[in-house]
Amino acid sequence: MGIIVTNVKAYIESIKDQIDRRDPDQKEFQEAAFTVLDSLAPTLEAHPEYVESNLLAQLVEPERVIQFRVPWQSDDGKFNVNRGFRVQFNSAIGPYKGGLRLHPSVNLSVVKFLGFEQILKNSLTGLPIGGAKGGSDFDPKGKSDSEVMRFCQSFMTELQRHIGPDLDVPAGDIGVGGREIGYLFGAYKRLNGYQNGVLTGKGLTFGGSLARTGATGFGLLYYTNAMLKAQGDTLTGKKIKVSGAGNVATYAIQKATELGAKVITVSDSNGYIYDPKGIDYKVVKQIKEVERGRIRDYADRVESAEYHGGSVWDFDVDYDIALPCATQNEINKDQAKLIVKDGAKYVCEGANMPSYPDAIAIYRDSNVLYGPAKAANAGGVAVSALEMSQKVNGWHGALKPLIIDFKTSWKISSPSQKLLTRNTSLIRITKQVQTLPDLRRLLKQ
Ligand SMILES: NC(=O)C1=CN([C@@H]2O[C@H](COP(=O)(O)OP(=O)(O)OC[C@H]3O[C@@H](n4cnc5c(N)ncnc54)[C@H](OP(=O)(O)O)[C@@H]3O)[C@@H](O)[C@H]2O)C=CC1
Ligand SMILES: O=C(O)CCC(=O)C(=O)O
Repeated sequence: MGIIVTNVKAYIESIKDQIDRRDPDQKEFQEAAFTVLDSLAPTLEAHPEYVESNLLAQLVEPERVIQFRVPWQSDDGKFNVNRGFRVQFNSAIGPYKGGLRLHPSVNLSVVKFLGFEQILKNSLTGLPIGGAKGGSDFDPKGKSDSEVMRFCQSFMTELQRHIGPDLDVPAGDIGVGGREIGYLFGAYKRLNGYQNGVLTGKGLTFGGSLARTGATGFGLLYYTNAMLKAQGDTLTGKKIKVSGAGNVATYAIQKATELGAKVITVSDSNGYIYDPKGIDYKVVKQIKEVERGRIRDYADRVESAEYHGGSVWDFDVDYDIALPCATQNEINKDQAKLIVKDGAKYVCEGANMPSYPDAIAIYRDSNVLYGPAKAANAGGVAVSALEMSQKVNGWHGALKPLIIDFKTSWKISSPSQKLLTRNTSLIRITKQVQTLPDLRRLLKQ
């Protein structure tokens, strides 16, 4: 046994060395990969055949990395060039699936870390979807609709040759919501004809799922609720800190409020709002989704709210639950210590990899219950898989009752039970509904 353990540890270290040798500058990818590798010793001890076949070397190497030029013209006539990426990480269990991110910080390391996390998250849903991620260092902030449209059209002109309903199905992520998916879908359609299943997160009038917009934030709260229930605890009256003010944060705040908790913060990359009376998600929606404004505008509209610059994780106030919903590495070791000091007992991750490894160690050492992103934010991609199953033109309207049924099936007690029921519900829909008469039959049941 001792010899096997030594071999396993040496094997893991050799994979880490290989990553470091090949891509020494990919800090985010290293962080994501090393965290997973460091957790795998018990699995490898139980399965020496994985070491024999050098499985980990395959796990950490993307099947395909696509990088391309994205030229586009701004409203002032200037020519700009951004860099586009799609990392098709792993298709062992299904077509590549994962979002597209538009943010100035996007580079190969960021897209690889996100793609790597996506493989594990997607397989955890139990659904047949592989892992991928993509995006560009284009910054949609402050751009006109026409500029965003021209960028998306140029981006898709290249990406379209690498994706397809059974090959790779992108969706949204930071900076990519309904508007961008619409432009991308239009550009794809123009080049390839109408293929409903090539993107998810589409508008409801052209094949989108009723549940997708809120799915990641809602799923995060169903997960958190289940975690509390497993402890004999409840969300009622709990004070929650949320970071971010985008898609995930907004719907997390909505569902937390509906489930009886009080969310006291919301933030963006400039600062945060503290509202001791509870954040009003309808005001956040108006500012972020309708006006595309900044979160500081909230304080001008709600009397009980204060706006402060800086990170919400440096703000010292007592609360019960931390829900980071902004971006990677937003919580460092000192901020994790503050979470503990402020009395929070639960951290559930809406964002991908929001906690540094040494922050996670603080949660663990302080008995803070921790819901990692790969499980806690999987609701979005799970509903994307449902949207993928709506490939046949015209079905999306008729599928609404099933989607509502699918949503209610989430509201059950333990995480494993929830995952099981969610998957059973999805599998029931996708297996039974192969043709329109099948759908009619199912709806009559
Ligand atoms: N959309 C989805 O379905 C899913 C998203 N996720 C993850 O959730 C997170 C949020 O995504 P989503 O809500 O879709 O993105 P959005 O673009 O809708 O919102 C992102 C929010 O995070 C803030 N933010 C971004 N970068 C930073 C930063 N460096 N520091 C502080 N705040 C920042 C943004 O503020 P600002 O406007 O100032 O940039 C904005 O409020 C990401 O980690 C994403 O990968 C995970 C699963 C699914
Ligand atoms: O819905 C999808 O396909 C992608 C969601 C996503 O990017 C994520 O889970 O991080």
